[in-house]
Amino acid sequence: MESETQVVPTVTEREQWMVENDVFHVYNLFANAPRNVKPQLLKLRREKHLEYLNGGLRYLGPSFCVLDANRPWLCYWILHSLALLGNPLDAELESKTIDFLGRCQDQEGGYGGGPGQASKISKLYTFLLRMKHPSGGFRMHDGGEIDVRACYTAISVASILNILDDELVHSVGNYILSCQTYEGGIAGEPSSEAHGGYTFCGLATMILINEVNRLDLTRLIDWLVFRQGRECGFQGRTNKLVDGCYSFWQGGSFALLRRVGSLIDAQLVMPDAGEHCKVSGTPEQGEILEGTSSQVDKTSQFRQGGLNAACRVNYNDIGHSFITTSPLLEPLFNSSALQQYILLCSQVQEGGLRDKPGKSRDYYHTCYCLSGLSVCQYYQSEDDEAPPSRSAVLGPYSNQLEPVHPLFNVVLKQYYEAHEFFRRH
Ligand SMILES: CC(C)=CCC/C(C)=C/CC/C(C)=C/COP(=O)(O)OP(=O)(O)O
Ligand SMILES: [Zn+2]
Repeated sequence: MESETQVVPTVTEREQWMVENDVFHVYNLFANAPRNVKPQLLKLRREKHLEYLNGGLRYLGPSFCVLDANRPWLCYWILHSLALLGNPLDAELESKTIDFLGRCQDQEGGYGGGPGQASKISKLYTFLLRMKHPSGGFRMHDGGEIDVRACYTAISVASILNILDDELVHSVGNYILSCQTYEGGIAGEPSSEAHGGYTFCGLATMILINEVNRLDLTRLIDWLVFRQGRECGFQGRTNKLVDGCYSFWQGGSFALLRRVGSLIDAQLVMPDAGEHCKVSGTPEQGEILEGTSSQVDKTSQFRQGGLNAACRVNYNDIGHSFITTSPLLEPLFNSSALQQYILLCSQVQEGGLRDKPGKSRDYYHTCYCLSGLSVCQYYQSEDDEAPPSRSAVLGPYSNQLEPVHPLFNVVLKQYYEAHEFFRRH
């Protein structure tokens, strides 16, 4: 049998597959886009968005003690949008928010309180374990639905808090794999339809548990590249309308795929490589994967982990080594066309962003449209912390947003702070 080092394909083989599968169809679709657009329409209405977002926080303010399932989400959507716009939070609001989220924690453990509260983190761990289902999936809450979104929220939260271990990871990969459909995208649960929201969640989860090579990545790409429509935005699923929020759910998946290029190459020449690696062993916590420590070659770190699941892995290092690995894959969607959709169709001139013209602005769409805009601006950068090139930012360069960590959709600077904090606690 051939060794892994003998199966690295040439760029020509990948290019040939991409041409055969019309992966670059989107470039033909928008050959001349953006065109004939008044420059002022491409300006990000930063001040208006800040006004809208701060207004939302003021509205949340008097009700900080009210418990409502959507309020923590509202906190995230608004605070993350402000962070993307580079707007520092004042200290009073920050402590109010921490206090509010602390009150939202269930006695039996649920989502966390303020940082550094170790006992709460151990309760959170117990809660996550309690949400695990024998299928490998997670429930959203006690008695709640089991789906790929719940797997992602559980695994990503555990990863950022440095508490991801074998027990939490056990069988999650099997569950996600059972949700990849014949189209190539990932559904919310087995036998459902592939959807952008769940595809992002499933792909990110598989990366965080070091099992992304088990997905059929070429089929996933094949599905994903056809989701960008003539309107320049993304649709969530086949034959549906485009919507600004998929700028992140689909665009974010492209940002993730950029860093698993060598796994895609490996699947092209050895399609069953993923499953072969999977049966050869399960990674164990606490044992560092060869290639995830800082001494090794940056470009090979993540590739080795994903390719060879038999290697020992420290799950909590994966998010960090992923982002410090150089991207390998050529651009697979038209990021300039997507920026055009976000700025012209999703942006509300009075502030806030929306699904599409005719719909109202809301904080969910503001968060995911801005997150998608950031993904577009940094999509072709080699180094995620460096400012994007002038040509990568559609409209005036002042449209530039902060970069995000695509696995967590958290502004990169804040991700590094959190990673460092929880690594030490
Ligand atoms: C972490 C987290 C919260 C993830 C959520 C992921 C997400 C957005 C899932 C999509 C859910 C879904 C089936 C929407 C379809 O709505 P629709 O039929 O109104 O929209 P469509 O026509 O665009 O499919
Ligand atoms: Zn939407």
